[in-house]
Amino acid sequence: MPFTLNLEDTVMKFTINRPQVRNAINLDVIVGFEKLVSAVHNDSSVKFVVITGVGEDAFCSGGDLSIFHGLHTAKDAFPMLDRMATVLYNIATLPVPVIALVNGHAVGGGCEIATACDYRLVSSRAKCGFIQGSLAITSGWGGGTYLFEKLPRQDLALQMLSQAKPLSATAMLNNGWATQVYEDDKDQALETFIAEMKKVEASVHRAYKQMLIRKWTGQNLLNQIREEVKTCSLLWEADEHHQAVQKFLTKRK
Ligand SMILES: CC[C@H](C(=O)O)C(=O)SCCNC(=O)CCNC(=O)[C@H](O)C(C)(C)COP(=O)(O)OP(=O)(O)OC[C@H]1O[C@@H](n2cnc3c(N)ncnc32)[C@H](O)[C@@H]1OP(=O)(O)O
Repeated sequence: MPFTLNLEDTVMKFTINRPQVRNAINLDVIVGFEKLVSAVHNDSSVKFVVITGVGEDAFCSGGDLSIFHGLHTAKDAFPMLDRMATVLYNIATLPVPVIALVNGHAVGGGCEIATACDYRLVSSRAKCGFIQGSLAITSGWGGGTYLFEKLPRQDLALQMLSQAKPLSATAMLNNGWATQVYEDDKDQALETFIAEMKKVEASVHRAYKQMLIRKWTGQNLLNQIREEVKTCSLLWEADEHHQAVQKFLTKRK
């Protein structure tokens, strides 16, 4: 299974399970994310959502380049980008706190997924970055929009996107992206992080999340995300992008 979805004591946990490609996202995982959104909306007992990756190497390495490199034009790329951006917005606006348990590298779309979550608990071994620029595209699932919305400093957000390189967990804590950095066991880190919040009624968590969703609705965040998707799809068809992807896929072969 390319993902697992389990409810454990009011915590709905989604685990990307494609370790052979560093938990890269394919269509099956996108369908899994859509199942996650439906499951949470249909179960009022859910108090927290957690998104993580299997293993210790990667949280998520973004889109599966071996599949998505088959998309050549803007017209080809837009449906995938738009579908993932839509499900990511539906995850971001779930009525409960959403925690990215960043168990390893989170790069490209993987960094976008973590940024769409409310909290980011990051392994001290993880490197995280919006590396899309190194492939001659921008973020395309809404991650750039979430970053400008959530990072305390706009100059650091622009620098992260423009440098297009992975940063250490400590650097991501210092710039305000990581909520916490943990050293060892991710499950223990999660339990410790939610321990105090677990004592608070779910109705309170849901009310505060609605305040956040009202803010994003008021500023038409989804429209901003749709513009990001269009921009990424236009850059997608440039030769520079396809050459950069080909270079990655043929390395060390
Ligand atoms: C809008 C979002 C956007 C999009 O979908 O277009 C993106 O997400 S663009 C960004 C796409 N992602 C990347 O460019 C990241 C590529 N991967 C890496 O940089 C590294 O793999 C890293 C840092 C995640 C982990 O490095 P590590 O040295 O630990 O592993 P390897 O590089 O040796 O990879 C192991 C194995 O996995 C395959 N792999 C890794 N990432 C991907 C991926 N995103 N898509 C497909 N396959 C991936 C890699 O090719 C290796 O395969 P192998 O057959 O074992 O050589």
